[in-house]
Amino acid sequence: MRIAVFPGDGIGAEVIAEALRVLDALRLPGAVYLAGDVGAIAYQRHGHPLPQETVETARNCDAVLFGAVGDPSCDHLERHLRPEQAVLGLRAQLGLFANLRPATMFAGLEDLSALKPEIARQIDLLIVRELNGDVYFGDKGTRTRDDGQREGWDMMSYSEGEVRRIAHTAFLAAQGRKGRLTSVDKANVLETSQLWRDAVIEVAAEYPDVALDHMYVDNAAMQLVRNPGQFDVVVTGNLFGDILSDQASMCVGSIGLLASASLGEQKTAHGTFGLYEPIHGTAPDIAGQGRANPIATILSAAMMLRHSFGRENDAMRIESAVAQTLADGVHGGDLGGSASTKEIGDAVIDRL
Ligand SMILES: NC(=O)C1=CN([C@@H]2O[C@H](COP(=O)(O)OP(=O)(O)OC[C@H]3O[C@@H](n4cnc5c(N)ncnc54)[C@H](O)[C@@H]3O)[C@@H](O)[C@H]2O)C=CC1
Ligand SMILES: CC(C)CC(=O)C(=O)O
Ligand SMILES: [Mg+2]
Repeated sequence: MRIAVFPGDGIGAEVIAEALRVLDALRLPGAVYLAGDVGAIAYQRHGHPLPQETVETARNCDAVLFGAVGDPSCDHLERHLRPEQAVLGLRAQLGLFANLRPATMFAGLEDLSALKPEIARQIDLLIVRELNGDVYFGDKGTRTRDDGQREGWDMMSYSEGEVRRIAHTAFLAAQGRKGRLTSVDKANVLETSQLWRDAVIEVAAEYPDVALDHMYVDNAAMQLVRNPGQFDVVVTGNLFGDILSDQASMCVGSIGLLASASLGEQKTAHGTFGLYEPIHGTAPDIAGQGRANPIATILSAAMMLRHSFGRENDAMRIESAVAQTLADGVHGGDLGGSASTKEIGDAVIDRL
């Protein structure tokens, strides 16, 4: 079991430390951890946010456990040197096109959701976000127009192949869950979305047991708050998925709870190569204070054991320990409690 560990910036190192302690407590046979620099810290040390050495370390492993990247001190840098490029670059260079972001209501947190408890209780959904395309990867630039005004552009584009590929991931996920798939787009306005919708409908013919529906993204954002229980699997593009998953996190209580797996086609001995990270960023406002909630990262480690190493039992042990920790009222500041990052890690380990 070779695991690359890239903590990154801000609270990245704090939450990764707790995930590593949880993995240690499982005494996984033959686990080897290889460290690597990404983000602002890599820029400071190597002059680039994603050194080639880091990419090679990832390639020599079965999985990457990733914290977060980004630092306000780098906001002045040219875009290609910004820390955030490290995570985009890794996802692209490692061919990780499918980003799975589950959002499930934990018992005992209903009153802490941004929604009414009886509505929050129904949340059990999976966002399948395409991760290698869309405006994040399209042609982009700025220029000064003839009238003297500066303008900027980011091209949104998707090929049919890219949509079909993520659609298959989402239909398969729906088959393994409640058999419902909602494809989210903006097909009333965007050409990319019309193509997206057509390609998803084409792929649907191969999955007659999955009930497919389509929703415009503005409505989806509203429905996520009004009636989240209607969603099982949601498939969408890079930008919409990024935004909707942050929104979903507050529906279950906090962004500090949502884990993710980024997968491609490369296989490992017992699963699929993947990168695992919390959906949140580096939280500069609380970094260095021991106040970050490590649960999203701990749950990402559980997803890693499941998807890259085929260790379902260990994944479930972590998930149960997290659920028990939350049910017992061990809450960090993001959930209105006072437990520190380390205390939450300790509580999960105690319950393993
Ligand atoms: N995958 C990645 O590496 C990502 C990096 N970023 C970067 O992170 C930096 C900060 O971005 P923001 O927009 O502020 O988003 P953010 O997710 O870092 O923080 C948003 C808010 O949520 C809180 N928060 C986030 N994670 C938390 C946790 N585990 N426990 C408790 N509270 C938590 C923060 O304190 C903040 O108030 C930027 O440089 C951004 O580009 C943002 C999102 C993802
Ligand atoms: C750097 C960002 C694109 C990362 C992000 O917000 C995300 O993947 O959720
Ligand atoms: Mg995001």
